Amino acid sequence: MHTYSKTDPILWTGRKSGQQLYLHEKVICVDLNSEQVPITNGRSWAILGYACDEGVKRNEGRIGAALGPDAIRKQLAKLPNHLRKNTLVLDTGTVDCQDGDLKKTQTVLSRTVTQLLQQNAFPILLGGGHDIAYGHYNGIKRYLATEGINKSVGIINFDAHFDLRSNQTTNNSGTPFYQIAQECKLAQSKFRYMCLGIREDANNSSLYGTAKDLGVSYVDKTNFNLLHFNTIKDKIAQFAKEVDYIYTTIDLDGFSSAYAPGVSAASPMGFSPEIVLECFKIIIASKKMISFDIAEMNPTYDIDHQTAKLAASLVHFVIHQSQ
Ligand SMILES: N=CN[C@@H](CCC(=O)O)C(=O)O
Ligand SMILES: [Mn+2]
Ligand SMILES: [Mn+2]
Repeated sequence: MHTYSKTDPILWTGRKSGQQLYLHEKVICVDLNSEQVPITNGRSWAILGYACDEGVKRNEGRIGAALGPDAIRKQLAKLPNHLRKNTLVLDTGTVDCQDGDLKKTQTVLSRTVTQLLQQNAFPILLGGGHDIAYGHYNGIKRYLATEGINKSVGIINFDAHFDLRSNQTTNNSGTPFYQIAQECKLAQSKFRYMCLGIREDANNSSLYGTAKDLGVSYVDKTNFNLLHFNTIKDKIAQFAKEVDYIYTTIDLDGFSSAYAPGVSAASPMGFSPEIVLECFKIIIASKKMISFDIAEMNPTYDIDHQTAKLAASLVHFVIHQSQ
């Protein structure tokens, strides 16, 4: 019954060039329980899996997201490497939820995120249900607190859903941002949350009410496309101006199921990848992004690895665009 495990390097395979032309030849697997994160004078990207679908199960979704991190790793492995020599891509293992203890899993995830940030690595988390966000955000907050940095963290979520369900009965994949909002209230700090791609046919009126009460900024799916990019761009730039750091999270179920069938709650009317890449350019240019994750990858429902390939391409884009 393990909660953290290192990655078997066998997952990182692909065409062999012998000169790091592919990411599988660039990636270094690190066991955080027994090894130090390697040091570089360049950037360090730290991939961390969240193999957990307990939150999805509790939220009455289709389970299978526990297999998400390895499915993304396998596709990422095959992609070309255009990174600088002194840029490190580390695979720092996976946190799992085999015993169904979601709270413990989120705590271990959060501590691991803190550890990575303390070692100057930029976390890239691969899920797993969207309950990944609660552990991820708290890991960032703990890092800032332990470093004595009194700065604000804004959340940008690409998603069809607000994920602002009340956690009164249980914590699940639909409650992470409500939980964060409650904790912000307790700490008397402003809850800074922006959602891009919200679908009216995927959120009930009570969720819209909660979003309004909590001052959530959002772009409806019908306006989340390149035709409206100037407005979206200004909105993101304004949000970025008002926070010190940005935690970015992508829920794959925000994409149209034409691009991302491999999720728990598929979105036939979801958004397309191009708009997400354009938004990422703005977020990266702000130089405020502190951490990033991709949630809800569910290989059980994937078709021809399309969703895993999309997730891998998003990671590839972020690490290359940030050079
Ligand atoms: N993380 C996903 N959350 C969605 C799932 C919606 C659904 O199952 O249809 C939510 O709770 O709203
Ligand atoms: Mn969603
Ligand atoms: Mn979500």
